[in-house]
Amino acid sequence: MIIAENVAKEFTLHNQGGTVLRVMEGASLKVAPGECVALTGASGAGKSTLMRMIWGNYRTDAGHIRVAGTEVSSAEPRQIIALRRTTLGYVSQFLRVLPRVPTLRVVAEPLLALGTPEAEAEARAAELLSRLRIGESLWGLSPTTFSGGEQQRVNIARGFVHPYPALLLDEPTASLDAANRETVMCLIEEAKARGGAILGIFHDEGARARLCDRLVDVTGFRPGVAA
Ligand SMILES: Nc1ncnc2c1ncn2[C@@H]1O[C@H](COP(=O)(O)OP(=O)(O)OP(=O)(O)O)[C@@H](O)[C@H]1O
Repeated sequence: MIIAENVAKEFTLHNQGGTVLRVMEGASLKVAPGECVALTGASGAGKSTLMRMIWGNYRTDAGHIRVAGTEVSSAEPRQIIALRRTTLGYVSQFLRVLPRVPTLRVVAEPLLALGTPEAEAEARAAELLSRLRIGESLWGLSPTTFSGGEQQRVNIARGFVHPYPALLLDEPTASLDAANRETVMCLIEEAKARGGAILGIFHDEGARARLCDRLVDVTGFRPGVAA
Protein backbone atom coordinates (compact mmCIF):
# COMPACT_ATOMS: atom_id res chain seq x y z
CA MET A 1 0.00 0.00 0.00
CA ILE A 2 2.87 2.35 0.94
CA ILE A 3 6.09 1.60 -0.94
CA ALA A 4 9.39 3.51 -0.95
CA GLU A 5 12.23 2.26 -3.14
CA ASN A 6 15.76 3.63 -3.06
CA VAL A 7 14.63 7.11 -2.11
CA ALA A 8 17.25 9.83 -1.78
CA LYS A 9 16.93 13.35 -0.43
CA GLU A 10 19.23 16.29 -0.02
CA PHE A 11 18.55 19.86 1.03
CA THR A 12 20.35 22.85 -0.49
CA LEU A 13 20.57 25.71 1.99
CA HIS A 14 20.45 28.65 -0.40
CA ASN A 15 20.68 31.21 2.39
CA GLN A 16 23.75 29.51 3.88
CA GLY A 17 26.21 29.59 1.01
CA GLY A 18 24.39 26.86 -0.92
CA THR A 19 25.48 24.17 1.56
CA VAL A 20 24.11 20.80 0.49
CA LEU A 21 22.86 18.47 3.27
CA ARG A 22 22.58 14.87 2.10
CA VAL A 23 20.08 13.41 4.52
CA MET A 24 18.95 10.16 2.90
CA GLU A 25 19.79 7.60 0.26
CA GLY A 26 18.62 4.08 -0.54
CA ALA A 27 15.55 4.47 1.65
CA SER A 28 13.24 1.53 1.04
CA LEU A 29 10.22 0.28 2.96
CA LYS A 30 6.83 -1.33 2.45
CA VAL A 31 3.72 -1.09 4.56
CA ALA A 32 1.06 -3.66 3.73
CA PRO A 33 -2.69 -3.30 4.37
CA GLY A 34 -3.44 -4.00 8.02
CA GLU A 35 0.13 -3.34 9.08
CA CYS A 36 1.53 -0.64 11.35
CA VAL A 37 5.19 0.26 10.86
CA ALA A 38 7.15 2.68 13.05
CA LEU A 39 9.95 4.89 11.76
CA THR A 40 12.70 5.03 14.35
CA GLY A 41 16.12 6.65 14.62
CA ALA A 42 17.65 9.46 16.61
CA SER A 43 16.53 13.07 16.34
CA GLY A 44 17.62 14.43 12.97
CA ALA A 45 17.93 10.98 11.39
CA GLY A 46 15.27 11.77 8.78
CA LYS A 47 11.96 10.33 10.02
CA SER A 48 9.92 13.47 9.31
CA THR A 49 11.67 14.00 6.00
CA LEU A 50 10.63 10.52 4.81
CA MET A 51 7.06 11.06 6.03
CA ARG A 52 6.87 14.41 4.20
CA MET A 53 8.10 12.81 0.98
CA ILE A 54 5.40 10.13 1.26
CA TRP A 55 2.82 12.85 1.98
CA GLY A 56 4.02 14.64 -1.14
CA ASN A 57 5.23 17.85 0.51
CA TYR A 58 8.93 17.19 -0.08
CA ARG A 59 10.23 16.22 -3.49
CA THR A 60 12.28 13.03 -3.77
CA ASP A 61 15.65 13.46 -5.49
CA ALA A 62 15.87 9.81 -6.54
CA GLY A 63 13.91 6.60 -6.19
CA HIS A 64 10.18 6.01 -6.10
CA ILE A 65 7.36 6.38 -3.62
CA ARG A 66 4.02 4.74 -4.39
CA VAL A 67 0.86 4.92 -2.32
CA ALA A 68 -2.00 2.69 -3.48
CA GLY A 69 -0.58 2.70 -6.99
CA THR A 70 -0.06 6.49 -7.24
CA GLU A 71 3.54 7.38 -7.99
CA VAL A 72 3.86 10.17 -5.42
CA SER A 73 7.44 10.96 -6.39
CA SER A 74 6.41 12.14 -9.88
CA ALA A 75 2.74 13.03 -9.31
CA GLU A 76 1.16 16.30 -10.42
CA PRO A 77 -0.24 18.44 -7.60
CA ARG A 78 -3.82 17.54 -8.58
CA GLN A 79 -2.99 13.83 -8.26
CA ILE A 80 -1.55 14.44 -4.79
CA ILE A 81 -4.71 16.33 -3.81
CA ALA A 82 -6.88 13.45 -5.09
CA LEU A 83 -4.72 10.90 -3.25
CA ARG A 84 -5.06 12.85 -0.01
CA ARG A 85 -8.81 13.17 -0.43
CA THR A 86 -9.52 9.49 -0.98
CA THR A 87 -6.62 7.34 0.11
CA LEU A 88 -3.86 8.89 2.21
CA GLY A 89 -4.53 10.47 5.59
CA TYR A 90 -2.01 12.34 7.74
CA VAL A 91 -2.22 13.19 11.40
CA SER A 92 0.50 15.75 11.96
CA GLN A 93 1.48 17.07 15.37
CA PHE A 94 -0.14 20.40 14.72
CA LEU A 95 -3.63 21.38 13.72
CA ARG A 96 -3.79 23.77 10.79
CA VAL A 97 -7.26 25.07 10.06
CA LEU A 98 -8.99 28.04 8.54
CA PRO A 99 -10.07 30.55 11.19
CA ARG A 100 -13.72 30.68 12.24
CA VAL A 101 -14.60 27.18 10.99
CA PRO A 102 -16.39 25.30 13.81
CA THR A 103 -14.75 22.18 15.20
CA LEU A 104 -17.53 19.82 14.07
CA ARG A 105 -17.08 21.09 10.53
CA VAL A 106 -13.28 20.84 10.71
CA VAL A 107 -13.61 17.16 11.58
CA ALA A 108 -16.42 16.44 9.09
CA GLU A 109 -14.65 18.23 6.24
CA PRO A 110 -12.73 15.22 4.79
CA LEU A 111 -16.05 13.35 4.45
CA LEU A 112 -17.84 16.36 2.94
CA ALA A 113 -15.04 16.64 0.38
CA LEU A 114 -15.82 13.05 -0.63
CA GLY A 115 -19.49 13.88 -1.15
CA THR A 116 -20.84 12.36 2.07
CA PRO A 117 -24.21 13.96 2.99
CA GLU A 118 -23.78 16.67 5.61
CA ALA A 119 -25.88 14.99 8.32
CA GLU A 120 -23.96 11.73 7.96
CA ALA A 121 -20.58 13.46 7.95
CA GLU A 122 -21.41 15.52 11.02
CA ALA A 123 -22.79 12.47 12.86
CA ARG A 124 -19.53 10.62 12.26
CA ALA A 125 -17.53 13.70 13.35
CA ALA A 126 -19.64 13.99 16.51
CA GLU A 127 -19.07 10.31 17.33
CA LEU A 128 -15.29 10.73 17.07
CA LEU A 129 -15.22 13.99 19.02
CA SER A 130 -17.22 12.31 21.79
CA ARG A 131 -14.88 9.32 21.86
CA LEU A 132 -11.95 11.72 22.13
CA ARG A 133 -13.65 13.59 24.99
CA ILE A 134 -14.09 16.95 23.26
CA GLY A 135 -17.18 18.33 25.01
CA GLU A 136 -20.19 19.17 22.87
CA SER A 137 -20.05 22.78 24.09
CA LEU A 138 -16.85 23.17 22.03
CA TRP A 139 -18.13 21.72 18.75
CA GLY A 140 -19.52 25.03 17.48
CA LEU A 141 -16.30 26.91 18.21
CA SER A 142 -13.19 27.20 16.09
CA PRO A 143 -10.42 24.97 17.50
CA THR A 144 -7.84 27.76 17.04
CA THR A 145 -8.22 28.80 20.69
CA PHE A 146 -8.27 25.24 22.09
CA SER A 147 -5.56 23.86 24.37
CA GLY A 148 -2.66 21.93 22.82
CA GLY A 149 -4.14 18.56 23.82
CA GLU A 150 -7.62 19.52 22.56
CA GLN A 151 -6.18 20.63 19.22
CA GLN A 152 -4.29 17.37 18.95
CA ARG A 153 -7.49 15.38 19.55
CA VAL A 154 -9.39 17.44 16.95
CA ASN A 155 -6.55 16.67 14.54
CA ILE A 156 -6.80 12.97 15.34
CA ALA A 157 -10.59 12.98 14.89
CA ARG A 158 -10.12 14.61 11.48
CA GLY A 159 -7.50 12.01 10.52
CA PHE A 160 -9.72 9.07 11.45
CA VAL A 161 -13.09 10.38 10.23
CA HIS A 162 -12.59 8.74 6.82
CA PRO A 163 -11.28 5.14 6.67
CA TYR A 164 -8.16 6.05 4.71
CA PRO A 165 -6.47 2.96 3.22
CA ALA A 166 -3.09 4.51 4.12
CA LEU A 167 -2.37 6.69 7.12
CA LEU A 168 0.67 8.63 8.29
CA LEU A 169 0.84 9.41 12.01
CA ASP A 170 3.32 11.83 13.57
CA GLU A 171 3.43 11.15 17.32
CA PRO A 172 -0.32 10.59 17.67
CA THR A 173 -0.21 9.89 21.42
CA ALA A 174 2.21 12.66 22.42
CA SER A 175 0.99 14.86 25.26
CA LEU A 176 -2.31 13.04 25.76
CA ASP A 177 -3.66 11.94 29.14
CA ALA A 178 -3.98 8.21 29.82
CA ALA A 179 -7.65 7.92 28.84
CA ASN A 180 -7.24 9.76 25.53
CA ARG A 181 -4.00 7.90 24.78
CA GLU A 182 -5.94 4.64 25.18
CA THR A 183 -8.70 5.92 22.86
CA VAL A 184 -6.15 6.86 20.20
CA MET A 185 -4.49 3.44 20.45
CA CYS A 186 -7.92 1.81 20.00
CA LEU A 187 -8.58 3.98 16.92
CA ILE A 188 -5.25 2.86 15.45
CA GLU A 189 -6.05 -0.80 16.21
CA GLU A 190 -9.45 -0.41 14.54
CA ALA A 191 -7.79 1.18 11.48
CA LYS A 192 -5.40 -1.78 11.26
CA ALA A 193 -8.27 -4.26 11.67
CA ARG A 194 -10.13 -2.72 8.70
CA GLY A 195 -6.97 -3.09 6.58
CA GLY A 196 -5.41 0.36 6.88
CA ALA A 197 -1.66 0.57 6.19
CA ILE A 198 -0.15 2.79 8.88
CA LEU A 199 3.27 4.39 9.01
CA GLY A 200 4.09 6.42 12.08
CA ILE A 201 6.61 8.13 14.30
CA PHE A 202 5.98 7.01 17.88
CA HIS A 203 8.23 8.30 20.62
CA ASP A 204 5.75 6.66 23.03
CA GLU A 205 7.46 3.28 23.48
CA GLY A 206 4.41 1.61 25.02
CA ALA A 207 2.24 2.63 22.08
CA ARG A 208 4.91 1.48 19.63
CA ALA A 209 5.21 -1.94 21.30
CA ARG A 210 1.45 -2.46 21.33
CA LEU A 211 0.62 -1.17 17.85
CA CYS A 212 3.58 -1.71 15.55
CA ASP A 213 4.28 -4.89 13.64
CA ARG A 214 7.73 -3.71 12.54
CA LEU A 215 10.24 -0.94 13.10
CA VAL A 216 12.22 0.70 10.31
CA ASP A 217 15.30 2.54 11.56
CA VAL A 218 15.96 5.43 9.18
CA THR A 219 19.55 5.64 10.45
CA GLY A 220 20.24 2.90 7.90
CA PHE A 221 19.26 5.35 5.16
CA ARG A 222 21.87 7.98 6.08
CA PRO A 223 24.30 8.53 3.22
CA GLY A 224 27.39 6.45 3.87
CA VAL A 225 25.69 4.11 6.37
CA ALA A 226 25.08 0.56 5.19
CA ALA A 227 21.44 -0.44 5.46
N1 LIG B 1 13.31 21.85 4.99
C1 LIG B 1 14.54 21.52 5.35
N2 LIG B 1 15.60 22.26 4.95
C2 LIG B 1 16.86 21.93 5.30
N3 LIG B 1 17.18 20.87 6.07
C3 LIG B 1 16.17 20.10 6.50
C4 LIG B 1 14.80 20.37 6.17
N4 LIG B 1 14.02 19.42 6.73
C5 LIG B 1 14.86 18.59 7.39
N5 LIG B 1 16.14 18.99 7.24
C6 LIG B 1 17.33 18.33 7.79
O1 LIG B 1 17.23 16.94 7.52
C7 LIG B 1 17.69 16.17 8.63
C8 LIG B 1 16.60 15.22 9.06
O2 LIG B 1 15.55 15.96 9.70
P1 LIG B 1 14.16 15.31 10.14
O3 LIG B 1 13.30 16.39 10.66
O4 LIG B 1 13.65 14.47 9.05
O5 LIG B 1 14.64 14.36 11.35
P2 LIG B 1 13.76 13.53 12.39
O6 LIG B 1 14.35 12.16 12.43
O7 LIG B 1 12.32 13.63 12.05
O8 LIG B 1 14.07 14.30 13.74
P3 LIG B 1 13.17 14.58 15.07
O9 LIG B 1 13.01 13.24 15.75
O10 LIG B 1 14.02 15.51 15.86
O11 LIG B 1 11.88 15.20 14.61
C9 LIG B 1 18.11 17.16 9.70
O12 LIG B 1 19.51 17.30 9.64
C10 LIG B 1 17.40 18.44 9.30
O13 LIG B 1 18.14 19.56 9.68
